[in-house]
Amino acid sequence: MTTLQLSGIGHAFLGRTVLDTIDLSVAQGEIVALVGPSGCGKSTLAHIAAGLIEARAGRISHGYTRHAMIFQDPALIPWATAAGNIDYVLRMARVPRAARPTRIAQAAAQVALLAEDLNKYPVELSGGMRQRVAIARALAIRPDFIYFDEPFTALDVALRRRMQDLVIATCAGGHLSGLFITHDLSEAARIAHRIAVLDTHGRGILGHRPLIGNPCDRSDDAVFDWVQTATHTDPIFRHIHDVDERQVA
Ligand SMILES: Nc1ncnc2c1ncn2[C@@H]1O[C@H](COP(=O)(O)OP(=O)(O)OP(=O)(O)O)[C@@H](O)[C@H]1O
Repeated sequence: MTTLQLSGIGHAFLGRTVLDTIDLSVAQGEIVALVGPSGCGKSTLAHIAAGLIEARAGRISHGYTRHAMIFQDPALIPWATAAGNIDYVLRMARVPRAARPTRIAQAAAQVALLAEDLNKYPVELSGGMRQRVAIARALAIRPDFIYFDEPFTALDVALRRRMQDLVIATCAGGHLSGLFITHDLSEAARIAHRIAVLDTHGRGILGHRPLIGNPCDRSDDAVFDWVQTATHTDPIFRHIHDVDERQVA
């Protein structure tokens, strides 16, 4: 069953076309990684799908009931504690006051945040802790779909891996679906069931590549081998690093 369907999506900023006739779907329980070089329109597509930007063309249909977004920047409210940040989204979601402490504690436990961390303000937390709070905030509203927009790009390698493990464990139950934006093929191959590759100039999806098995059962060796084979032999991945603005800069 499809839970997100994007059909013929087109968009332009200031008269410049950034996405053209993009078709993409996500099935129930599926995590799709969307990869492509920097600037090809991945975030714009996710923002359109999530309703943050109105597309100039195309149709979007959602089968999910509630979505959350996790961005590269945790964007926590600086004057609220970690618990206060989670509480804020619960209030927005009209969760009754009496139910909120339990919901906060459950979400915190999912991302291994301690009670003492919950009482800290964002400035008192490390980058990884702040991102944990952002993930807890997303999980607290019990979404059945999550948009991940390069959530771990700013983190160091070890922390990034821990956060990926967290996402893999959270999604393992099969109740969550998601679109995971990344320009890191190894991250995509660890987390996703399927990888979709966006064209360099946002002119269509170049192709889809399924990954074998569930992310939670995938070994590091399997991920490494898959990435090596994909980058050396699969032409749709060839352009990913060719035109990466970050490498040119
Ligand atoms: N608000 C905006 N106004 C004007 N141009 C924009 C805006 N947002 C994005 N763009 C442009 O649209 C294009 C696609 O941007 P987008 O952020 O979607 O790409 P991306 O593939 O997610 O890149 P990255 O991997 O670097 O995050 C880029 O050329 C970007 O400069």
